Amino acid sequence: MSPELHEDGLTEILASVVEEVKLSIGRDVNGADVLYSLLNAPWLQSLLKVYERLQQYMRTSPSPYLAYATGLSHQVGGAATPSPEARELYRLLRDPHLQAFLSAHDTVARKDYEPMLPPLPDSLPDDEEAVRIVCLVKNNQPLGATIKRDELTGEIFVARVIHGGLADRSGLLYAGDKLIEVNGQPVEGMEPEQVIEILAHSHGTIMFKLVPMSDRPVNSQTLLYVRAMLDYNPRQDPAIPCADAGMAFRRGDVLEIVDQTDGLWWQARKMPSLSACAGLIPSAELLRRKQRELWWSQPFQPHTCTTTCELIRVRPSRSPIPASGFRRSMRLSRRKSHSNHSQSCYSRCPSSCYSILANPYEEVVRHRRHPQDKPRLVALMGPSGVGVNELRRRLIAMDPNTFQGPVPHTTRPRKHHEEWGREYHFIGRELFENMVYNHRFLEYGEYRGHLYGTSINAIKSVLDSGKICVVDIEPHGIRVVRTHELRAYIIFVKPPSAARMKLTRTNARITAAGYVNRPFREEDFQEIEEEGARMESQHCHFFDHLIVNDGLQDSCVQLLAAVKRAQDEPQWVPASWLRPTDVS
Ligand SMILES: Nc1ncnc2c1ncn2[C@@H]1O[C@H](COP(=O)(O)OP(=O)(O)OP(=O)(O)O)[C@@H](O)[C@H]1O
Repeated sequence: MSPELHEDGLTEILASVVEEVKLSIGRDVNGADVLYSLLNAPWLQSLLKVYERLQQYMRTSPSPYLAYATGLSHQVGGAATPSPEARELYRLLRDPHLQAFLSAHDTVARKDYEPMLPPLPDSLPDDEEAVRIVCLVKNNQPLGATIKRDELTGEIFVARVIHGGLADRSGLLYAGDKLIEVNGQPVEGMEPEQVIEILAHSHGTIMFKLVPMSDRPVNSQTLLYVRAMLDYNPRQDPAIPCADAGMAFRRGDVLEIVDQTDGLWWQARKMPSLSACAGLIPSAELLRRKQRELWWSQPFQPHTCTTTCELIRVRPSRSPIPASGFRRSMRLSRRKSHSNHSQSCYSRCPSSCYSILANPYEEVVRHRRHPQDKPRLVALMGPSGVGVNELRRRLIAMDPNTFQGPVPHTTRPRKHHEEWGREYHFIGRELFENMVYNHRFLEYGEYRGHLYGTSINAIKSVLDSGKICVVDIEPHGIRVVRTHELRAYIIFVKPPSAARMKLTRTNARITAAGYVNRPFREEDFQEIEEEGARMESQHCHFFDHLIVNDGLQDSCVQLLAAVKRAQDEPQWVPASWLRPTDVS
Protein backbone atom coordinates (compact mmCIF):
# COMPACT_ATOMS: atom_id res chain seq x y z
CA MET A 1 0.00 0.00 0.00
CA SER A 2 1.62 3.30 -1.01
CA PRO A 3 1.41 6.07 1.61
CA GLU A 4 0.06 8.59 -0.96
CA LEU A 5 -2.80 6.32 -1.92
CA HIS A 6 -4.55 6.17 1.41
CA GLU A 7 -3.15 9.06 3.36
CA ASP A 8 -6.66 10.34 3.97
CA GLY A 9 -9.58 8.19 4.83
CA LEU A 10 -7.79 4.91 5.54
CA THR A 11 -10.16 4.34 8.44
CA GLU A 12 -13.10 4.98 6.12
CA ILE A 13 -11.77 2.38 3.69
CA LEU A 14 -11.32 -0.03 6.58
CA ALA A 15 -14.89 0.65 7.74
CA SER A 16 -16.27 -0.27 4.31
CA VAL A 17 -14.09 -3.43 4.19
CA VAL A 18 -15.37 -4.38 7.65
CA GLU A 19 -18.96 -3.91 6.43
CA GLU A 20 -18.22 -6.12 3.41
CA VAL A 21 -16.63 -8.83 5.57
CA LYS A 22 -19.65 -8.71 7.92
CA LEU A 23 -21.88 -9.60 4.96
CA SER A 24 -19.53 -12.50 4.12
CA ILE A 25 -20.05 -13.89 7.63
CA GLY A 26 -23.77 -14.04 6.92
CA ARG A 27 -22.94 -15.99 3.75
CA ASP A 28 -20.71 -18.30 5.76
CA VAL A 29 -17.59 -17.46 3.73
CA ASN A 30 -14.51 -19.30 4.98
CA GLY A 31 -12.41 -17.26 7.40
CA ALA A 32 -14.70 -14.21 7.21
CA ASP A 33 -15.35 -14.17 10.94
CA VAL A 34 -11.64 -14.35 11.76
CA LEU A 35 -10.93 -11.48 9.35
CA TYR A 36 -13.85 -9.52 10.76
CA SER A 37 -12.61 -9.73 14.33
CA LEU A 38 -9.09 -8.78 13.21
CA LEU A 39 -10.25 -5.75 11.22
CA ASN A 40 -12.55 -4.74 14.04
CA ALA A 41 -9.86 -4.93 16.69
CA PRO A 42 -9.54 -1.60 18.56
CA TRP A 43 -5.73 -1.77 18.41
CA LEU A 44 -5.80 -1.97 14.61
CA GLN A 45 -8.24 0.94 14.38
CA SER A 46 -6.03 2.99 16.70
CA LEU A 47 -2.90 2.11 14.73
CA LEU A 48 -4.55 3.24 11.51
CA LYS A 49 -5.59 6.52 13.09
CA VAL A 50 -2.00 7.09 14.22
CA TYR A 51 -0.84 6.19 10.71
CA GLU A 52 -3.20 8.77 9.20
CA ARG A 53 -2.06 11.47 11.56
CA LEU A 54 1.57 10.71 10.75
CA GLN A 55 0.81 10.91 7.05
CA GLN A 56 -0.76 14.34 7.54
CA TYR A 57 2.18 15.39 9.62
CA MET A 58 4.67 14.28 6.98
CA ARG A 59 2.81 16.20 4.31
CA THR A 60 2.77 19.48 6.18
CA SER A 61 6.24 18.86 7.70
CA PRO A 62 5.73 21.38 10.51
CA SER A 63 8.76 22.68 12.30
CA PRO A 64 8.65 24.09 15.82
CA TYR A 65 8.33 27.82 16.01
CA LEU A 66 10.37 28.03 19.14
CA ALA A 67 12.67 25.59 20.89
CA TYR A 68 11.32 26.59 24.31
CA ALA A 69 7.73 27.91 24.23
CA THR A 70 7.17 27.40 27.96
CA GLY A 71 9.83 30.03 28.63
CA LEU A 72 7.70 32.58 26.78
CA SER A 73 4.86 32.05 29.22
CA HIS A 74 7.27 32.67 32.10
CA GLN A 75 8.41 35.92 30.47
CA VAL A 76 4.83 37.19 30.27
CA GLY A 77 4.41 36.57 33.99
CA GLY A 78 7.67 38.33 34.76
CA ALA A 79 6.67 41.77 33.41
CA ALA A 80 7.16 44.50 36.07
CA THR A 81 3.96 46.45 35.59
CA PRO A 82 1.70 44.22 33.54
CA SER A 83 -1.06 45.76 31.53
CA PRO A 84 -4.59 44.28 31.91
CA GLU A 85 -4.05 42.47 28.57
CA ALA A 86 -0.77 40.98 29.80
CA ARG A 87 -2.49 39.85 33.01
CA GLU A 88 -5.26 38.20 31.05
CA LEU A 89 -2.73 36.53 28.76
CA TYR A 90 -0.79 35.31 31.78
CA ARG A 91 -3.94 33.85 33.29
CA LEU A 92 -4.71 32.05 30.03
CA LEU A 93 -1.18 30.72 29.72
CA ARG A 94 -1.29 29.33 33.26
CA ASP A 95 -4.26 27.16 32.34
CA PRO A 96 -3.10 23.54 32.87
CA HIS A 97 -4.17 22.53 29.35
CA LEU A 98 -2.12 25.27 27.76
CA GLN A 99 0.82 24.48 30.02
CA ALA A 100 0.65 20.84 28.98
CA PHE A 101 0.33 21.91 25.36
CA LEU A 102 3.40 24.14 25.56
CA SER A 103 5.32 21.43 27.34
CA ALA A 104 4.38 18.93 24.59
CA HIS A 105 5.49 21.47 21.97
CA ASP A 106 8.87 21.86 23.67
CA THR A 107 9.34 18.08 23.95
CA VAL A 108 8.72 17.71 20.22
CA ALA A 109 10.90 20.71 19.40
CA ARG A 110 13.81 19.27 21.30
CA LYS A 111 13.10 15.71 20.13
CA ASP A 112 13.53 14.68 23.74
CA TYR A 113 11.37 11.56 23.85
CA GLU A 114 13.26 9.28 26.24
CA PRO A 115 11.77 9.00 29.75
CA MET A 116 13.84 10.42 32.57
CA LEU A 117 14.77 7.56 34.87
CA PRO A 118 16.12 8.13 38.33
CA PRO A 119 19.72 6.97 38.77
CA LEU A 120 20.17 3.46 40.17
CA PRO A 121 21.28 3.42 43.81
CA ASP A 122 24.95 2.44 44.23
CA SER A 123 24.26 -0.08 46.98
CA LEU A 124 22.11 -2.40 44.88
CA PRO A 125 22.83 -6.08 45.70
CA ASP A 126 23.77 -8.22 42.68
CA ASP A 127 21.05 -10.80 43.27
CA GLU A 128 18.24 -8.24 43.58
CA GLU A 129 15.22 -9.37 41.54
CA ALA A 130 14.01 -6.91 38.92
CA VAL A 131 10.59 -5.77 40.03
CA ARG A 132 8.05 -4.52 37.56
CA ILE A 133 5.03 -2.35 38.29
CA VAL A 134 2.10 -3.14 36.03
CA CYS A 135 -1.06 -1.05 35.99
CA LEU A 136 -4.15 -2.43 34.27
CA VAL A 137 -7.39 -0.55 33.88
CA LYS A 138 -10.16 -2.99 34.66
CA ASN A 139 -13.40 -2.47 32.80
CA ASN A 140 -16.38 -4.82 33.00
CA GLN A 141 -14.29 -7.68 31.64
CA PRO A 142 -12.56 -10.16 33.92
CA LEU A 143 -8.80 -9.84 34.22
CA GLY A 144 -8.22 -12.93 32.07
CA ALA A 145 -5.52 -14.56 34.21
CA THR A 146 -5.45 -17.29 36.83
CA ILE A 147 -3.04 -17.53 39.76
CA LYS A 148 -1.50 -20.34 41.78
CA ARG A 149 0.46 -20.66 45.02
CA ASP A 150 3.76 -22.42 45.43
CA GLU A 151 2.94 -24.62 48.41
CA LEU A 152 6.58 -24.78 49.54
CA THR A 153 7.42 -21.08 49.47
CA GLY A 154 3.93 -19.59 49.73
CA GLU A 155 4.72 -17.38 46.72
CA ILE A 156 1.90 -16.42 44.38
CA PHE A 157 2.40 -16.81 40.62
CA VAL A 158 0.40 -16.02 37.52
CA ALA A 159 -0.66 -19.53 36.48
CA ARG A 160 -1.97 -18.70 33.02
CA VAL A 161 -3.01 -15.73 30.94
CA ILE A 162 -6.22 -16.26 28.99
CA HIS A 163 -5.72 -15.73 25.28
CA GLY A 164 -7.33 -12.48 24.12
CA GLY A 165 -8.29 -11.44 27.67
CA LEU A 166 -7.46 -8.13 29.34
CA ALA A 167 -4.11 -9.29 30.77
CA ASP A 168 -3.08 -10.88 27.48
CA ARG A 169 -3.93 -7.82 25.43
CA SER A 170 -1.95 -5.61 27.81
CA GLY A 171 1.15 -7.67 27.00
CA LEU A 172 2.38 -6.97 30.54
CA LEU A 173 1.44 -10.10 32.50
CA TYR A 174 2.79 -13.55 31.70
CA ALA A 175 2.32 -17.03 33.10
CA GLY A 176 5.13 -17.57 35.61
CA ASP A 177 5.38 -13.93 36.82
CA LYS A 178 5.65 -13.81 40.62
CA LEU A 179 3.18 -11.45 42.28
CA ILE A 180 4.54 -9.40 45.17
CA GLU A 181 1.80 -6.83 45.71
CA VAL A 182 -1.69 -6.18 44.37
CA ASN A 183 -2.91 -2.61 44.88
CA GLY A 184 -0.21 -2.08 47.50
CA GLN A 185 -1.10 -5.21 49.49
CA PRO A 186 1.68 -7.81 49.83
CA VAL A 187 0.34 -11.16 48.64
CA GLU A 188 3.06 -13.58 49.67
CA GLY A 189 1.64 -16.27 51.93
CA MET A 190 -1.95 -15.48 50.96
CA GLU A 191 -4.30 -18.13 49.65
CA PRO A 192 -5.07 -17.67 45.93
CA GLU A 193 -8.73 -17.06 46.89
CA GLN A 194 -7.68 -14.06 49.01
CA VAL A 195 -5.79 -12.56 46.07
CA ILE A 196 -8.80 -13.16 43.84
CA GLU A 197 -10.93 -11.41 46.45
CA ILE A 198 -8.67 -8.31 46.28
CA LEU A 199 -8.87 -8.37 42.48
CA ALA A 200 -12.64 -8.82 42.50
CA HIS A 201 -13.08 -5.78 44.72
CA SER A 202 -10.73 -3.59 42.68
CA HIS A 203 -12.30 -1.11 40.34
CA GLY A 204 -10.55 1.07 37.80
CA THR A 205 -6.78 0.68 37.92
CA ILE A 206 -5.22 -2.44 39.41
CA MET A 207 -1.55 -2.15 40.26
CA PHE A 208 0.61 -5.26 40.36
CA LYS A 209 4.13 -5.32 41.71
CA LEU A 210 5.71 -8.43 40.25
CA VAL A 211 8.94 -10.19 39.45
CA PRO A 212 8.76 -11.09 35.76
CA MET A 213 9.57 -14.69 34.95
CA SER A 214 13.05 -14.93 33.48
CA ASP A 215 12.52 -17.23 30.48
CA ARG A 216 9.33 -16.37 28.73
CA PRO A 217 8.23 -19.12 26.37
CA VAL A 218 8.04 -18.07 22.75
CA ASN A 219 4.48 -18.62 21.58
CA SER A 220 4.87 -20.81 18.53
CA GLN A 221 1.48 -22.51 18.78
CA THR A 222 -0.29 -23.44 15.63
CA LEU A 223 -4.04 -23.18 15.68
CA LEU A 224 -5.97 -26.40 15.93
CA TYR A 225 -9.66 -26.82 15.22
CA VAL A 226 -11.63 -29.63 16.79
CA ARG A 227 -15.22 -30.80 16.95
CA ALA A 228 -16.38 -31.57 20.50
CA MET A 229 -17.70 -35.10 20.94
CA LEU A 230 -19.23 -34.35 24.34
CA ASP A 231 -20.92 -31.59 26.33
CA TYR A 232 -18.86 -29.75 28.92
CA ASN A 233 -19.91 -27.42 31.70
CA PRO A 234 -17.13 -25.78 33.74
CA ARG A 235 -19.65 -24.89 36.48
CA GLN A 236 -20.07 -28.58 37.18
CA ASP A 237 -16.38 -29.44 37.03
CA PRO A 238 -14.76 -29.27 40.47
CA ALA A 239 -11.33 -29.88 38.89
CA ILE A 240 -11.20 -26.70 36.78
CA PRO A 241 -8.61 -24.22 38.11
CA CYS A 242 -11.03 -21.30 37.66
CA ALA A 243 -14.67 -21.87 36.72
CA ASP A 244 -15.07 -18.22 35.65
CA ALA A 245 -12.33 -18.71 33.08
CA GLY A 246 -13.94 -21.94 31.80
CA MET A 247 -15.88 -22.24 28.57
CA ALA A 248 -18.96 -24.42 28.25
CA PHE A 249 -19.50 -26.24 24.96
CA ARG A 250 -21.86 -28.74 23.45
CA ARG A 251 -21.35 -31.79 21.33
CA GLY A 252 -20.81 -30.83 17.72
CA ASP A 253 -19.42 -27.36 18.53
CA VAL A 254 -16.29 -26.51 16.57
CA LEU A 255 -13.59 -25.14 18.86
CA GLU A 256 -10.46 -23.22 17.97
CA ILE A 257 -7.70 -24.35 20.34
CA VAL A 258 -5.53 -21.28 20.80
CA ASP A 259 -3.22 -22.50 23.55
CA GLN A 260 -2.07 -25.99 24.51
CA THR A 261 0.85 -24.93 26.73
CA ASP A 262 -0.77 -26.58 29.72
CA GLY A 263 -1.12 -30.28 29.02
CA LEU A 264 -4.31 -30.47 31.08
CA TRP A 265 -6.18 -27.27 30.43
CA TRP A 266 -6.35 -25.86 26.93
CA GLN A 267 -7.58 -22.43 25.92
CA ALA A 268 -10.19 -22.38 23.21
CA ARG A 269 -12.73 -20.26 21.40
CA LYS A 270 -16.02 -21.43 19.96
CA MET A 271 -16.43 -21.07 16.19
CA PRO A 272 -17.61 -18.93 14.55
CA SER A 273 -16.09 -16.62 17.09
CA LEU A 274 -16.23 -12.85 17.23
CA SER A 275 -15.11 -12.79 20.84
CA ALA A 276 -11.42 -12.21 21.24
CA CYS A 277 -11.24 -13.86 24.66
CA ALA A 278 -10.65 -17.60 24.97
CA GLY A 279 -11.87 -19.90 27.75
CA LEU A 280 -10.43 -22.90 29.58
CA ILE A 281 -11.43 -26.38 28.51
CA PRO A 282 -10.12 -29.79 29.59
CA SER A 283 -7.44 -31.12 27.25
CA ALA A 284 -8.01 -34.38 25.38
CA GLU A 285 -5.48 -35.99 27.72
CA LEU A 286 -7.38 -34.82 30.81
CA LEU A 287 -10.64 -36.20 29.45
CA ARG A 288 -8.93 -39.50 28.67
CA ARG A 289 -7.70 -39.59 32.26
CA LYS A 290 -11.28 -39.07 33.44
CA GLN A 291 -12.23 -41.97 31.20
CA ARG A 292 -9.60 -44.21 32.82
CA GLU A 293 -10.87 -43.21 36.28
CA LEU A 294 -14.42 -44.05 35.20
CA TRP A 295 -13.22 -47.34 33.82
CA TRP A 296 -11.70 -48.34 37.14
CA SER A 297 -14.64 -47.08 39.16
CA GLN A 298 -17.15 -49.47 37.61
CA PRO A 299 -20.13 -49.63 37.49
CA PHE A 300 -20.27 -46.80 35.01
CA GLN A 301 -21.22 -43.48 36.55
CA PRO A 302 -21.70 -40.62 34.10
CA HIS A 303 -19.55 -37.65 35.07
CA THR A 304 -21.62 -34.59 35.70
CA CYS A 305 -19.42 -32.02 33.94
CA THR A 306 -19.10 -34.06 30.73
CA THR A 307 -22.09 -35.78 29.26
CA THR A 308 -22.07 -38.03 26.27
CA CYS A 309 -25.29 -39.97 25.87
CA GLU A 310 -28.19 -41.24 27.87
CA LEU A 311 -28.72 -44.88 28.53
CA ILE A 312 -30.58 -46.43 25.68
CA ARG A 313 -33.84 -48.11 26.33
CA VAL A 314 -34.61 -51.00 24.03
CA ARG A 315 -37.67 -49.84 22.15
CA PRO A 316 -40.52 -52.34 21.96
CA SER A 317 -41.04 -52.87 18.24
CA ARG A 318 -44.22 -51.75 16.63
CA SER A 319 -46.57 -54.55 15.98
CA PRO A 320 -47.07 -56.14 13.52
CA ILE A 321 -43.55 -55.66 12.06
CA PRO A 322 -41.88 -58.28 9.93
CA ALA A 323 -38.65 -59.93 11.03
CA SER A 324 -36.99 -58.14 8.11
CA GLY A 325 -38.34 -56.68 4.97
CA PHE A 326 -38.62 -53.98 2.37
CA ARG A 327 -40.68 -50.97 1.66
CA ARG A 328 -42.54 -50.59 -1.57
CA SER A 329 -39.56 -48.53 -2.68
CA MET A 330 -37.53 -51.78 -2.40
CA ARG A 331 -35.11 -50.37 0.07
CA LEU A 332 -34.31 -52.13 3.29
CA SER A 333 -36.71 -51.36 6.07
CA ARG A 334 -34.94 -49.19 8.55
CA ARG A 335 -36.87 -50.95 11.26
CA LYS A 336 -35.24 -54.32 10.87
CA SER A 337 -32.07 -54.10 8.82
CA HIS A 338 -28.59 -55.03 10.02
CA SER A 339 -25.43 -53.05 9.79
CA ASN A 340 -21.93 -54.15 9.00
CA HIS A 341 -20.89 -53.10 12.48
CA SER A 342 -21.90 -54.75 15.65
CA GLN A 343 -24.75 -52.73 17.10
CA SER A 344 -23.39 -53.11 20.57
CA CYS A 345 -20.18 -51.25 19.83
CA TYR A 346 -22.01 -48.14 18.91
CA SER A 347 -25.32 -47.91 20.62
CA ARG A 348 -24.84 -49.42 24.05
CA CYS A 349 -24.10 -46.52 26.23
CA PRO A 350 -21.10 -47.36 28.40
CA SER A 351 -18.91 -48.52 25.55
CA SER A 352 -19.77 -45.58 23.32
CA CYS A 353 -19.31 -43.14 26.20
CA TYR A 354 -15.91 -44.64 26.81
CA SER A 355 -14.96 -44.42 23.17
CA ILE A 356 -16.07 -40.79 23.02
CA LEU A 357 -14.02 -39.99 26.09
CA ALA A 358 -11.07 -41.77 24.48
CA ASN A 359 -11.38 -39.35 21.53
CA PRO A 360 -13.23 -36.41 23.01
CA TYR A 361 -12.20 -34.00 20.28
CA GLU A 362 -12.14 -34.75 16.58
CA GLU A 363 -9.64 -32.63 14.65
CA VAL A 364 -11.43 -30.82 11.84
CA VAL A 365 -10.50 -28.49 8.99
CA ARG A 366 -12.56 -26.08 6.95
CA HIS A 367 -12.69 -27.56 3.50
CA ARG A 368 -14.32 -26.63 0.22
CA ARG A 369 -14.77 -29.48 -2.23
CA HIS A 370 -12.86 -28.91 -5.44
CA PRO A 371 -15.24 -28.88 -8.44
CA GLN A 372 -13.21 -31.73 -9.95
CA ASP A 373 -13.50 -33.87 -6.81
CA LYS A 374 -16.12 -36.58 -6.51
CA PRO A 375 -19.41 -35.28 -5.04
CA ARG A 376 -20.00 -35.78 -1.34
CA LEU A 377 -22.33 -38.54 -0.30
CA VAL A 378 -25.57 -37.26 1.25
CA ALA A 379 -26.80 -39.42 4.12
CA LEU A 380 -30.26 -38.80 5.58
CA MET A 381 -30.98 -40.02 9.07
CA GLY A 382 -34.07 -39.81 11.22
CA PRO A 383 -36.47 -41.88 13.30
CA SER A 384 -38.50 -44.45 11.44
CA GLY A 385 -41.65 -42.87 10.00
CA VAL A 386 -40.41 -39.26 10.02
CA GLY A 387 -40.25 -39.14 6.22
CA VAL A 388 -36.59 -39.87 5.39
CA ASN A 389 -37.50 -42.09 2.45
CA GLU A 390 -40.10 -39.65 1.16
CA LEU A 391 -37.57 -36.81 1.14
CA ARG A 392 -34.91 -38.96 -0.47
CA ARG A 393 -37.32 -40.14 -3.15
CA ARG A 394 -38.48 -36.60 -3.91
CA LEU A 395 -34.92 -35.28 -4.11
CA ILE A 396 -33.93 -37.94 -6.66
CA ALA A 397 -37.17 -37.44 -8.63
CA MET A 398 -36.53 -33.68 -8.74
CA ASP A 399 -33.29 -34.11 -10.72
CA PRO A 400 -32.35 -37.71 -11.57
CA ASN A 401 -29.37 -36.49 -13.61
CA THR A 402 -27.82 -35.09 -10.45
CA PHE A 403 -29.07 -37.35 -7.67
CA GLN A 404 -29.15 -41.11 -7.50
CA GLY A 405 -29.53 -43.89 -4.96
CA PRO A 406 -27.15 -46.88 -4.87
CA VAL A 407 -28.26 -50.08 -6.64
CA PRO A 408 -28.78 -52.77 -3.96
CA HIS A 409 -27.42 -56.33 -4.02
CA THR A 410 -29.68 -59.35 -3.62
CA THR A 411 -29.50 -63.13 -3.60
CA ARG A 412 -33.00 -63.56 -5.01
CA PRO A 413 -33.32 -64.75 -8.61
CA ARG A 414 -33.65 -62.13 -11.33
CA LYS A 415 -37.15 -61.62 -12.75
CA HIS A 416 -37.55 -61.54 -16.51
CA HIS A 417 -38.04 -57.74 -16.77
CA GLU A 418 -35.08 -56.97 -14.49
CA GLU A 419 -31.56 -56.12 -15.63
CA TRP A 420 -28.37 -56.91 -13.75
CA GLY A 421 -27.13 -53.70 -12.12
CA ARG A 422 -30.30 -51.71 -12.84
CA GLU A 423 -32.82 -52.88 -10.22
CA TYR A 424 -30.30 -55.03 -8.32
CA HIS A 425 -26.88 -56.58 -8.47
CA PHE A 426 -27.89 -60.27 -8.46
CA ILE A 427 -25.28 -62.34 -6.65
CA GLY A 428 -25.04 -65.75 -4.98
CA ARG A 429 -25.52 -66.26 -1.27
CA GLU A 430 -21.88 -67.23 -0.73
CA LEU A 431 -20.59 -64.05 -2.31
CA PHE A 432 -23.15 -62.01 -0.39
CA GLU A 433 -22.06 -63.53 2.91
CA ASN A 434 -18.45 -62.96 1.96
CA MET A 435 -19.22 -59.28 1.44
CA VAL A 436 -20.95 -59.16 4.83
CA TYR A 437 -17.89 -60.77 6.39
CA ASN A 438 -15.64 -58.14 4.75
CA HIS A 439 -17.83 -55.24 5.93
CA ARG A 440 -18.76 -54.26 2.39
CA PHE A 441 -22.37 -53.40 3.26
CA LEU A 442 -23.74 -50.20 4.72
CA GLU A 443 -26.75 -52.32 5.74
CA TYR A 444 -28.28 -55.64 4.81
CA GLY A 445 -31.22 -57.82 5.76
CA GLU A 446 -33.16 -60.95 4.91
CA TYR A 447 -36.63 -61.03 3.42
CA ARG A 448 -38.54 -64.19 2.52
CA GLY A 449 -35.35 -66.25 2.51
CA HIS A 450 -33.32 -63.86 0.33
CA LEU A 451 -30.60 -61.42 1.37
CA TYR A 452 -30.68 -57.77 0.31
CA GLY A 453 -28.09 -55.10 1.03
CA THR A 454 -26.69 -51.67 0.14
CA SER A 455 -22.99 -52.03 -0.56
CA ILE A 456 -20.27 -49.44 -0.15
CA ASN A 457 -19.13 -50.18 -3.70
CA ALA A 458 -22.59 -49.37 -5.02
CA ILE A 459 -22.41 -45.99 -3.28
CA LYS A 460 -18.91 -45.40 -4.64
CA SER A 461 -19.90 -46.21 -8.19
CA VAL A 462 -22.64 -43.52 -8.07
CA LEU A 463 -20.12 -41.00 -6.74
CA ASP A 464 -17.55 -42.08 -9.35
CA SER A 465 -20.10 -41.36 -12.07
CA GLY A 466 -20.18 -37.74 -10.85
CA LYS A 467 -23.71 -37.96 -9.42
CA ILE A 468 -24.62 -37.11 -5.84
CA CYS A 469 -25.44 -40.36 -4.08
CA VAL A 470 -28.30 -40.07 -1.58
CA VAL A 471 -28.75 -42.76 1.06
CA ASP A 472 -30.63 -43.12 4.31
CA ILE A 473 -28.78 -44.46 7.29
CA GLU A 474 -29.38 -45.76 10.78
CA PRO A 475 -27.19 -44.47 13.63
CA HIS A 476 -24.88 -47.47 13.31
CA GLY A 477 -24.26 -46.46 9.69
CA ILE A 478 -22.66 -43.15 10.71
CA ARG A 479 -19.28 -44.82 11.13
CA VAL A 480 -19.52 -46.48 7.75
CA VAL A 481 -20.24 -43.31 5.79
CA ARG A 482 -18.14 -40.82 7.77
CA THR A 483 -14.92 -41.91 6.11
CA HIS A 484 -12.17 -40.52 3.91
CA GLU A 485 -13.65 -42.62 1.11
CA LEU A 486 -17.32 -41.53 1.25
CA ARG A 487 -17.07 -38.16 3.08
CA ALA A 488 -20.75 -38.18 3.94
CA TYR A 489 -22.68 -35.01 4.66
CA ILE A 490 -25.14 -36.17 7.30
CA ILE A 491 -28.55 -34.53 7.45
CA PHE A 492 -30.76 -35.28 10.41
CA VAL A 493 -34.47 -35.31 9.57
CA LYS A 494 -36.09 -34.26 12.80
CA PRO A 495 -39.78 -34.82 13.49
CA PRO A 496 -41.92 -31.83 14.41
CA SER A 497 -44.01 -32.19 17.57
CA ALA A 498 -46.46 -35.10 17.78
CA ALA A 499 -49.29 -32.55 17.65
CA ARG A 500 -47.93 -31.10 14.36
CA MET A 501 -47.48 -34.56 12.86
CA LYS A 502 -51.07 -35.38 13.70
CA LEU A 503 -52.10 -32.36 11.63
CA THR A 504 -49.70 -32.84 8.70
CA ARG A 505 -49.73 -36.68 8.35
CA THR A 506 -53.44 -37.13 7.71
CA ASN A 507 -52.80 -38.94 4.40
CA ALA A 508 -49.50 -40.54 5.40
CA ARG A 509 -49.14 -44.29 5.80
CA ILE A 510 -46.81 -46.61 7.63
CA THR A 511 -45.68 -49.19 5.12
CA ALA A 512 -43.23 -52.07 5.45
CA ALA A 513 -42.68 -54.97 3.10
CA GLY A 514 -46.31 -55.70 2.50
CA TYR A 515 -46.84 -56.61 6.13
CA VAL A 516 -47.83 -53.18 7.27
CA ASN A 517 -49.77 -50.58 5.36
CA ARG A 518 -51.92 -48.46 7.58
CA PRO A 519 -52.51 -44.84 8.62
CA PHE A 520 -50.47 -43.39 11.50
CA ARG A 521 -51.93 -43.67 14.99
CA GLU A 522 -51.57 -41.21 17.84
CA GLU A 523 -48.99 -43.42 19.59
CA ASP A 524 -46.90 -43.60 16.39
CA PHE A 525 -46.42 -39.82 16.45
CA GLN A 526 -45.48 -39.94 20.11
CA GLU A 527 -42.97 -42.69 19.40
CA ILE A 528 -41.45 -40.85 16.41
CA GLU A 529 -41.06 -37.69 18.47
CA GLU A 530 -39.36 -39.57 21.32
CA GLU A 531 -37.15 -41.57 19.03
CA GLY A 532 -36.15 -38.36 17.20
CA ALA A 533 -35.19 -36.67 20.47
CA ARG A 534 -33.18 -39.70 21.55
CA MET A 535 -31.34 -39.93 18.22
CA GLU A 536 -30.57 -36.25 18.24
CA SER A 537 -29.27 -36.25 21.79
CA GLN A 538 -26.96 -39.18 21.08
CA HIS A 539 -25.64 -38.37 17.65
CA CYS A 540 -26.00 -34.61 17.13
CA HIS A 541 -22.21 -34.15 17.00
CA PHE A 542 -22.16 -35.99 13.70
CA PHE A 543 -24.91 -33.97 12.04
CA ASP A 544 -23.83 -31.50 9.40
CA HIS A 545 -27.35 -30.19 9.01
CA LEU A 546 -30.79 -30.58 10.55
CA ILE A 547 -34.19 -30.30 8.86
CA VAL A 548 -37.45 -30.36 10.78
CA ASN A 549 -39.78 -32.28 8.47
CA ASP A 550 -42.95 -30.33 9.10
CA GLY A 551 -44.34 -29.21 5.73
CA LEU A 552 -43.13 -31.60 3.03
CA GLN A 553 -42.70 -28.90 0.40
CA ASP A 554 -40.65 -26.71 2.67
CA SER A 555 -38.51 -29.66 3.80
CA CYS A 556 -37.70 -30.48 0.17
CA VAL A 557 -36.60 -26.89 -0.49
CA GLN A 558 -34.41 -26.98 2.63
CA LEU A 559 -32.97 -30.33 1.65
CA LEU A 560 -32.05 -29.16 -1.84
CA ALA A 561 -30.36 -26.04 -0.45
CA ALA A 562 -28.43 -28.07 2.15
CA VAL A 563 -27.24 -30.58 -0.43
CA LYS A 564 -26.04 -27.76 -2.67
CA ARG A 565 -24.18 -26.15 0.23
CA ALA A 566 -22.57 -29.49 1.08
CA GLN A 567 -21.09 -29.70 -2.40
CA ASP A 568 -20.17 -26.07 -3.07
CA GLU A 569 -19.45 -24.33 0.21
CA PRO A 570 -16.68 -24.79 2.76
CA GLN A 571 -17.55 -27.19 5.56
CA TRP A 572 -15.83 -28.42 8.70
CA VAL A 573 -14.69 -31.96 7.95
CA PRO A 574 -12.50 -34.41 9.89
CA ALA A 575 -8.86 -33.55 9.23
CA SER A 576 -8.15 -37.25 8.63
CA TRP A 577 -10.21 -37.10 5.43
CA LEU A 578 -7.69 -34.76 3.88
CA ARG A 579 -4.52 -36.52 4.96
CA PRO A 580 -3.35 -38.48 1.94
CA THR A 581 -1.81 -41.23 4.07
CA ASP A 582 -4.99 -41.83 6.03
CA VAL A 583 -7.10 -44.32 4.18
CA SER A 584 -10.11 -45.32 6.25
N1 LIG B 1 -43.67 -33.69 5.89
C1 LIG B 1 -44.58 -34.63 5.67
N2 LIG B 1 -45.88 -34.31 5.64
C2 LIG B 1 -46.82 -35.25 5.42
N3 LIG B 1 -46.55 -36.53 5.20
C3 LIG B 1 -45.27 -36.92 5.20
C4 LIG B 1 -44.22 -35.99 5.43
N4 LIG B 1 -43.05 -36.65 5.36
C5 LIG B 1 -43.35 -37.94 5.09
N5 LIG B 1 -44.68 -38.10 5.00
C6 LIG B 1 -45.38 -39.36 4.78
O1 LIG B 1 -45.15 -40.17 5.94
C7 LIG B 1 -45.12 -41.53 5.56
C8 LIG B 1 -43.85 -42.16 6.06
O2 LIG B 1 -42.76 -41.58 5.36
P1 LIG B 1 -41.47 -42.42 4.98
O3 LIG B 1 -41.85 -43.73 4.43
O4 LIG B 1 -40.60 -41.56 4.16
O5 LIG B 1 -40.87 -42.65 6.43
P2 LIG B 1 -39.41 -43.12 6.81
O6 LIG B 1 -38.82 -42.07 7.66
O7 LIG B 1 -38.66 -43.48 5.61
O8 LIG B 1 -39.71 -44.37 7.74
P3 LIG B 1 -39.38 -45.94 7.51
O9 LIG B 1 -37.93 -46.05 7.36
O10 LIG B 1 -39.89 -46.60 8.72
O11 LIG B 1 -40.09 -46.30 6.29
C9 LIG B 1 -45.26 -41.58 4.04
O12 LIG B 1 -46.61 -41.83 3.73
C10 LIG B 1 -44.88 -40.18 3.62
O13 LIG B 1 -45.49 -39.79 2.41
